[in-house]
Amino acid sequence: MLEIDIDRKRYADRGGSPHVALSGLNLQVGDGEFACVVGPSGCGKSTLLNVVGGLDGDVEGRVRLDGEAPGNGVGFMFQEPRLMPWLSVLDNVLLVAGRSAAAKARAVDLLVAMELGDVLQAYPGRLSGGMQRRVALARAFVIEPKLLLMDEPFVSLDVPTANRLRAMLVELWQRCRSTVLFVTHDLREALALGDRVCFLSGAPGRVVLDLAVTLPRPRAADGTAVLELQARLLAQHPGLLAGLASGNGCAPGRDDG
Ligand SMILES: Nc1ncnc2c1ncn2[C@@H]1O[C@H](COP(=O)(O)OP(=O)(O)OP(=O)(O)O)[C@@H](O)[C@H]1O
Repeated sequence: MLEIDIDRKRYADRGGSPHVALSGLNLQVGDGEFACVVGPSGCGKSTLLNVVGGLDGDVEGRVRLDGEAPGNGVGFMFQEPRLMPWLSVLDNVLLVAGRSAAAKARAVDLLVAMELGDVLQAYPGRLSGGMQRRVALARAFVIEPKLLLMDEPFVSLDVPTANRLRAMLVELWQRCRSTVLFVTHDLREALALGDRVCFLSGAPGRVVLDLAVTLPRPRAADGTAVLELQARLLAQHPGLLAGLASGNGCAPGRDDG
């Protein structure tokens, strides 16, 4: 179980008063659950992931993964693939997986499953944006992380490529059963991926709506079921997205969708 209790996260003075990025943000994510976090620009989504992953320890509050501070079993995937340009595809994954024969076998299996078997020795600069994200996905899953933190990993890809990557992500998650915290601006993406979607208020971010998504899988972000759920949500919570932007308009609660 991932337990997030952030009383307050402040950034130091940037020429005016200190900026409070998160305040009173409480969230629990069950083992193996896929939780998406959506919210307006600047509400603190990336800050939340940095705090949860221990990249930023300057926070009032605490984060616990099975009762302890999250440590080695945490994987990250960011907006940019962040591959090492001087290492081959395989070596980029081995950098995280280790050099044992078992690690190498696992890395190759994963890359083949991601349809990258033909480019194991290629350098990232030769790959398309979508292929680079697939390498980053393989790198994220090769350690079978207990917790995977994902910060808009499929942003600025064309629709078919993003759909394909989402399908691969769900397949890997179903295989590994990692707990996933996935940040996105895109409500349809969140509804397509998540067991839950947590909506954050405008800054300072806190959870204002916690929605269980019970649509059957597989789901497509541009499929009818997701589009209908999105329309229903916006009708049930008029001003949900506008309200999020201004920090009002939704009462805390848990809905079924
Ligand atoms: N290192 C930092 N120092 C000072 N302020 C920061 C720092 N990092 C983020 N902020 C500020 O904290 C707020 C939240 O930033 P954050 O990147 O977490 O938001 P976000 O919801 O992820 O935004 P976006 O959706 O636009 O990526 C913003 O106002 C940002 O300018």
